[in-house]
Amino acid sequence: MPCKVVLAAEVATNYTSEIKSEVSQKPVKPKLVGFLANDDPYAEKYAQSSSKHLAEAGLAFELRQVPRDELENALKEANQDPSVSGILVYYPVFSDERDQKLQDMVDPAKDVEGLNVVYNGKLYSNDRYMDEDKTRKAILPCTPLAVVKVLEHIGVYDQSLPYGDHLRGKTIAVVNRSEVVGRPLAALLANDGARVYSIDINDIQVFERQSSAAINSYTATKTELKPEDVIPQCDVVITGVPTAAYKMPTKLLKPGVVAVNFASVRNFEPEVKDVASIYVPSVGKVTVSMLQRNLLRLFNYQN
Ligand SMILES: NC(=O)C1=CN([C@@H]2O[C@H](COP(=O)(O)OP(=O)(O)OC[C@H]3O[C@@H](n4cnc5c(N)ncnc54)[C@H](O)[C@@H]3O)[C@@H](O)[C@H]2O)C=CC1
Ligand SMILES: Nc1nc(=O)c2c([nH]1)NC[C@@H]1CN(c3ccc(C(=O)N[C@@H](CCC(=O)O)C(=O)O)cc3)C=[N+]21
Repeated sequence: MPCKVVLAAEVATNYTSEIKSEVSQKPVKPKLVGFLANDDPYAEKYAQSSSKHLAEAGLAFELRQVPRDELENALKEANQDPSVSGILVYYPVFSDERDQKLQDMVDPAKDVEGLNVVYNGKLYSNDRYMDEDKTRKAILPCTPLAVVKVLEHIGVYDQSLPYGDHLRGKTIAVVNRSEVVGRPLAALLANDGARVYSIDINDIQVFERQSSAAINSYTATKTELKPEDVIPQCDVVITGVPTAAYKMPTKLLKPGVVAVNFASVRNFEPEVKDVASIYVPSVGKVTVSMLQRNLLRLFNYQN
């Protein structure tokens, strides 16, 4: 069976018109401020891409380049500035526990990436709402959410199964366990019923929901298995390794696998198309759509 290549732009168009029409009804333009404090060329690319797409949707964007030691003060100021509707910090900044501190400094009311402890806690415990009456949704991080939207679009989510169980029976690998993408993504997929191998450079953990558990959230367990043991079992393989030299060995992939890459470099070999049923080479454009959606949602809650 030939491999279908699904481009992120195709998935993103599902959201573009909806976002545009909502923005056109706003009396003031919601504004996103992005803080760039690293020299990651892909973060800059993302900033440019967001700037362009936000403008197209009628949203305002301002990029602030600040030295990383001044980021805390810059965030405090933006938290208090009523003209700022949303805040995003490009990660990694320090690549250590200081990044978590930065995530928590962003006012939850303005946190378009949903990375502060309030939203993070909700994600990991599978609680989608901010209030008892379920009128306000918790913000989900843009890239993990983008990957979920891609998987929904290509039919990996089985909508005939009960809500919260759409990935039942699926085995999924997520190669990357960063706090901003890989770990929250693995948690979201496990909370939707999948068995997830969270593969990092140092170890592999299995994220899985205990169906008997009173609280409907996953548990993570370390395994001694290696990528060569687990990848051949996976129906879906999602990669996000930020090094160009890294390649997922095609020979490990199960025939008919769904292969999704969110890294800014290609983690799959060109031969992936000989084995996969569906290949998604990048998700960036969907990430930008989710960013716009989250910004609008926060703007609505603020007003
Ligand atoms: N398309 C999009 O929307 C987005 C793309 N990205 C891209 O995704 C990539 C990852 O971003 P972050 O998670 O923020 O980076 P990060 O540097 O914080 O994390 C990278 C993760 O990959 C793991 N890793 C490194 N080498 C590995 C290997 N050989 N095998 C298994 N795991 C390995 C690391 O241990 C770490 O968990 C980058 O290329 C970034 O530009 C990030 C966010 C959004
Ligand atoms: N807090 C945080 N959140 C992020 O989401 C984040 C980050 N930090 N740090 C940097 C990486 C990188 N990243 C990209 C997102 C979209 C495109 C994108 O839209 N790319 C277009 C191509 C761009 C072009 O045309 O050159 C595409 O995939 O089609 C690229 C890169 C988000 N990141």
